[in-house]
Amino acid sequence: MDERARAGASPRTDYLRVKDLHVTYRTAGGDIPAVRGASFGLAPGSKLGVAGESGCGKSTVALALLRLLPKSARVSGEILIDGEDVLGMKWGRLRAVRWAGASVVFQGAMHSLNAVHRVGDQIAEPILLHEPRTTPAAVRRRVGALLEQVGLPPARARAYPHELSGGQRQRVMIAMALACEPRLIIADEPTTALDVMIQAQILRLIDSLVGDTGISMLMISHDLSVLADTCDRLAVMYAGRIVEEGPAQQVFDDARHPYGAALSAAFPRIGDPSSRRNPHGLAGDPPDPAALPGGCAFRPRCPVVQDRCAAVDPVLWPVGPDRAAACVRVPSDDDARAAGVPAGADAASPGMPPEQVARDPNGAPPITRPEETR
Ligand SMILES: Nc1ncnc2c1ncn2[C@@H]1O[C@H](COP(=O)(O)OP(=O)(O)OP(=O)(O)O)[C@@H](O)[C@H]1O
Repeated sequence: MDERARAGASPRTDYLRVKDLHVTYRTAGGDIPAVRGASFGLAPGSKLGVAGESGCGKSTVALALLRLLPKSARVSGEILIDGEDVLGMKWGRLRAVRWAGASVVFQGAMHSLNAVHRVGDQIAEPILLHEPRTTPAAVRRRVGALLEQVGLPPARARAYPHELSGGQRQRVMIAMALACEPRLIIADEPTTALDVMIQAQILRLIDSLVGDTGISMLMISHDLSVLADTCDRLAVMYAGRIVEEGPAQQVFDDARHPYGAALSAAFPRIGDPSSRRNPHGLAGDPPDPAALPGGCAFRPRCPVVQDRCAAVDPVLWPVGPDRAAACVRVPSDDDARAAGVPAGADAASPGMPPEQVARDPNGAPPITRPEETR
């Protein structure tokens, strides 16, 4: 098996590939490193969930993918959508990629929809932007069909946002996202503001749309249960970094990183409230990104912290078939083989080298990275 497969990386046919993404917000109070070297891939038709506590950088990653970040954000790394370099893209091309290549469903539809325009006109907007010659009758038909696709009567096109319930508004947002038949939908907390019953309906809707159309989806949520239930793969973020990545059920049931384990223990399986292993959650708060502790950023909260965690800021490396984690306690596959322990086994490994050999999950050559304390 090659390095990429061991690292949990997606194959080269990934529709979306993100490599070593860094985003720093420049503020009057100083720089805020919101995303620190995130790498992941998304194969066509697959669903990746990005989980983590508030402030870990999930929305920043989502916004970066289509260059929707504020001007204060400094971005580096590589973002490829269908092989095209988003960060280097000319404005005209970027406009074409937005909506048609990839579109975003944001949380809180009330704030995302324009209160003074009928929802049908808002769904029509991206269609007309991309196909300005479409006749009014054809646009009307298309808007009606999109509304039906998301479970709303076409006549609701004439409604204003305030005339719709929260769930209906979110359906309108999804119809808008589908308007130009994108191959990727980025859903940032698409159900957060909704009650539990409506949440389940919207998730089922998203699931069926993605399944029916072969669209890829990146879904962001703080709720690991929802992501484990909806997505094929999970990436867990902590303090701007992906600390664990792998098949969704494996990460949920048997996380390798202590943060992934703590996060999944705090959530029950969908439909089985008694399955929550630690209802009290994880003690302490995530660090202020502007004042990260040296070494591993999870160190102050980690239940299994060791002395060496102060000196090493680990990056993702392969820890078993199709999985990756960033913790010095979890030996990489190569280290495990050298030490004679099963690949991916959790161990305070005697074979763990003092320096971290990080393998880029998207296939770049191995990078030797001591990552000493700043
Ligand atoms: N425009 C901005 N200017 C300065 N700092 C920002 C800006 N947007 C986000 N941040 C900071 O960047 C970090 C990551 O924020 P982000 O919103 O990406 O996290 P998140 O995981 O999506 O959180 P949430 O779940 O609360 O939305 C946080 O510390 C946040 O305060």
